[in-house]
Parts: sequence; structure tokens; C-alpha cells
Amino acid sequence: MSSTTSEIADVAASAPHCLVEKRGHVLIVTMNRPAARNALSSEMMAIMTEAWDQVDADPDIRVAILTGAGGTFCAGMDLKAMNKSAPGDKFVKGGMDLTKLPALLKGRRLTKPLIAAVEGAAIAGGTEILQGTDIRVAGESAKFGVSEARLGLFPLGGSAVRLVRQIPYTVAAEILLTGRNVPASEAKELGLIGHVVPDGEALTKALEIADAIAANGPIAVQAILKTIRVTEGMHEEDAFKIEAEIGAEVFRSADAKEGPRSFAEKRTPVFEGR
Ligand SMILES: C[C@H](/C=C/C(=O)SCCNC(=O)CCNC(=O)[C@H](O)C(C)(C)COP(=O)(O)OP(=O)(O)OC[C@H]1O[C@@H](n2cnc3c(N)ncnc32)[C@H](O)[C@@H]1OP(=O)(O)O)[C@H]1CC[C@H]2[C@@H]3CCC4=CC(=O)CC[C@]4(C)[C@H]3CC[C@]12C
Repeated sequence: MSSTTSEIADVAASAPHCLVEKRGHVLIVTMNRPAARNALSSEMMAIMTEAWDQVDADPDIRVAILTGAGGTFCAGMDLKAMNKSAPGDKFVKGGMDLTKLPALLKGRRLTKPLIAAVEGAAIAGGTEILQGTDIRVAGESAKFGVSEARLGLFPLGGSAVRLVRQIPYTVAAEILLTGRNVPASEAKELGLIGHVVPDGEALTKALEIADAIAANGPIAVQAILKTIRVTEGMHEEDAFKIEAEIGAEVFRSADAKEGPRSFAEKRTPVFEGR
């Protein structure tokens, strides 16, 4: 028996705003409000924060993927909810710490690599969270933008700080100040994303990259990521001191012995993450 339109709408309304699925060593986090183009809700952000905690805490998870349901990544903050209750009214002096938004990975980065698989729109909050991911794949019709200024808002998800550090200054300034949309081809040219794939294939490509990372030594992967994060913006000399400490720790691990041993024995390495 086929479902009626209202039955489908009822199911959609009761569905969690974010889905979390573990596939092997990969945790897939899917923003799931397709009828509202995956606009951010409190429920969605609470589940995302829990998922990020799970990624950091579970040693069996080696990589995470962030994606959106129904052919859209994320249309940013829920503007209809915002219209009913203006967030600015809560911003009384000292009333809220706006330096951290863990769900959007502002003031928090994961200890494992995070891959964004983008289809359709990644607008405002959607492009803001993208900047907290490490590797980014998008379908060819995807579009990006930090459009808050168009609505008289400020990109409090961190873009006024991060975007100028991730793509050339003049383009970042233009994107932030005009709020214009950036097509996938241009985003790739700018280095905001790393891959453009046919529409509908972003998650497949992200999984392919995730599997390649998950097959590597997890201690090495996490140490490389930690070095990137901790040394960002540092003078080279200071950065090399930290790099040396972190790198030496990796060389002391059992995985660092297993890698060369597997090569000599002509077999695939079995990394245990210790
Ligand atoms: C500041 C930080 C971020 C802000 C923002 O993101 S502002 C949002 C800007 N977004 C947009 O302008 C996109 C609007 N949408 C579109 O342009 C289009 O819909 C689309 C291109 C995305 C898709 O087009 P389409 O043709 O495919 O589809 P449509 O027909 O247009 O849409 C279908 C359907 O979806 C609905 N829809 C789409 N987008 C939205 C949306 N954004 N909101 C609601 N609904 C949407 C559309 O209406 C249609 O519906 P229908 O019924 O069918 O008509 C903030 C980020 C995080 C915030 C902090 C979070 C934590 C906090 C908690 C507090 O309590 C205090 C504040 C705060 C700290 C908070 C502060 C602000 C942030 C940092």
C-alpha cells in the first residue's frame, strides 16, 4: 500500500533533525530537515554537538562526514524561528558566550578528520560550518555563500575570521560583504572546496576519501591533524618544536612499527591505534 502525502509529511515532521550513522570506522552526520532545506534548529545543533563528542570519544571512529538530506547541505539558521524569537534579544552584555558554537565547530575542532559532502545549497550558517571541516566535496550544482549581511545579520558562525584565512583576502572580503552566492566551480577554484563531482555523488566521493584515511594509522592521522590545528598561524620555528614533539610520539607507537613491518612482509598493515 502506498503512503499518502499527509502520511509522508507526518513522518518527516517527527524525524530527528539530524541523523548519526556509524559505518565501519566512519561516522556520518546528516542534517535532516529537507523540507526546510536543512535550516539549523536547536534540536539539530544539539544532536550535532553530541555527534562531535562521539567522534572525539570513540577510538573506533577514525573519520567523520557531515552532509545534508534531500539534496541540500544547509540553508543556515532557521529564519522563520528567528523571526518569532530574535536571537539578538538574548545578547545582553555577558549573557551568552558567543566565542564558542560547538555545533558549528566554532571554538572547537574535532580530533579526527571531518569531511563535508555538499549537495545543493550551503548558505550562510551552511558555509560557516563548512569552514570547520577539513576536506570538502561538492556536487556540481552546489552553491555557497555567507549571506548574513544581506539580511542585516552578522556571520557569527566564525566566517568573518575564518574565510579570509582559507581563501584569498579580496575574494573573501567580497563574499562576506556582498553576501553573493558562489557556485561549486568557483569554490573549487578558490580552494574553499577540494572536489567537484557529478550531482548526487558527493557522499560517495566523501566515503571514498574517508575509507582511504581510515585505512591509515589512526595515531599518525590524528597527530598530523593536531599539528595542523595547534601550529596554525605560528612562526615556523615555534611550530617545528611542537611538530617534533607530536611526531616523535607517533614514532614511539606500535602502529609505527606495524607499518614498515607490513611493507617488508608484503601485506596490508593492521593498525590498532596504539
Ligand atoms: C548568524 C548565524 C547564521 C545565520 C544564518 O544562517 S541566516 C540564514 C541565511 N539563510 C538564507 O538566507 C538562505 C534562505 N534560503 C534560501 O535562499 C533558499 O531557500 C535556498 C537557496 C537555500 C533553497 O532554495 P530552494 O528554491 O531549493 O527552496 P525554497 O523553496 O526557497 O525553500 C524550501 C523551503 O525551505 C524553507 N527554508 C529555506 N531556507 C530556510 C531557512 N534558512 N530558514 C527557514 N526555512 C527555510 C523555505 O521557506 C521553504 O519553506 P516553505 O514552507 O515550503 O515555503 C547563526 C548560526 C547559528 C546561530 C547561533 C545558534 C546558537 C544560538 C542560540 C541562541 O539561543 C542565541 C543565538 C545563537 C548564538 C545563534 C546566533 C546566530 C547564529 C550564529
